[in-house]
Amino acid sequence: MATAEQQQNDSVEKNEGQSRHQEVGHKSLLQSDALYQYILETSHPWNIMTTSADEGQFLNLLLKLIGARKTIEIGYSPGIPCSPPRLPSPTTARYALSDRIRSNSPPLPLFRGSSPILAMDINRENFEIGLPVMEKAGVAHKVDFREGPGLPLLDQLLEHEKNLGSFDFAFVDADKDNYINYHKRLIELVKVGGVIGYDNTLWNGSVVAPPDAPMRKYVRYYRDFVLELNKALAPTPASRSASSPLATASHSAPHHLKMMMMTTRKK
Ligand SMILES: C[S@@+](CC[C@H](N)C(=O)[O-])C[C@H]1O[C@@H](n2cnc3c(N)ncnc32)[C@H](O)[C@@H]1O
Repeated sequence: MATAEQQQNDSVEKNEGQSRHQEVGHKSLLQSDALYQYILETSHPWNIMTTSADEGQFLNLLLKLIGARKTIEIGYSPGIPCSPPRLPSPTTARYALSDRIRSNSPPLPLFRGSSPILAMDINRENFEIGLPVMEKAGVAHKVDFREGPGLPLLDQLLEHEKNLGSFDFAFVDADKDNYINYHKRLIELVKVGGVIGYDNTLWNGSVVAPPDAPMRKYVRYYRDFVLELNKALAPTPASRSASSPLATASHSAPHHLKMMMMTTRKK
């Protein structure tokens, strides 16, 4: 006979195919579930991959505050475009670009001199979903897309002295089992005073769940890697870090964002 725990696990697995949107709730500032659902249904199905509107707005502001010019994102996905451009843009190149998308106005002066965001993703198709919207908004030239796994691409950057300590901002939102490996490389690439952001650092709340708690397979698989990263992000003499429960809506912080600022190169 199945134990209560097995039954719970079975039920978690049975629901695996159900809409993850329903499971995590809407992750935006929109007040109406119906409106959110409408946007999802009339947007691309990969919308679930994109960062939420409130997180996007926060990053956008942060990037302005630190005057970021050289930025990098690992796990770029469709970039800007899953939602209609007139709505708050929930996604990636949002930092430098979403103002332009929303208002159809020229980029803010702060970003006129900025380099294109170095956008890495193993999946070109994901990137291409967003391309037409980026083109329409006149910002496609602000995205330097590099297809491939993030680690070797970062290693290539590290081979050139001029890249060390040269990035103002990095955002990591790709394979969680490599978060710690991205971190080791990014602390060499991001400048003192620069910021590194990691998405999903509470990993659906699993970081505080008992190890034997029922959870989806993918949540369980990545949990220990996220825990390892969180330990590495604890403040040190070389860095400061802060977490923000952005995009949590009323749910268990599935998209918690953790930021780390480099304060010195000494480790
Ligand atoms: C959650 S989505 C990124 C969402 C995006 N940051 C946003 O806010 O719109 C994760 C992306 O990481 C990409 N990815 C997964 N493993 C990767 C790897 N090893 N290197 C680079 N990209 C990877 C996937 O193809 C996917 O497009």
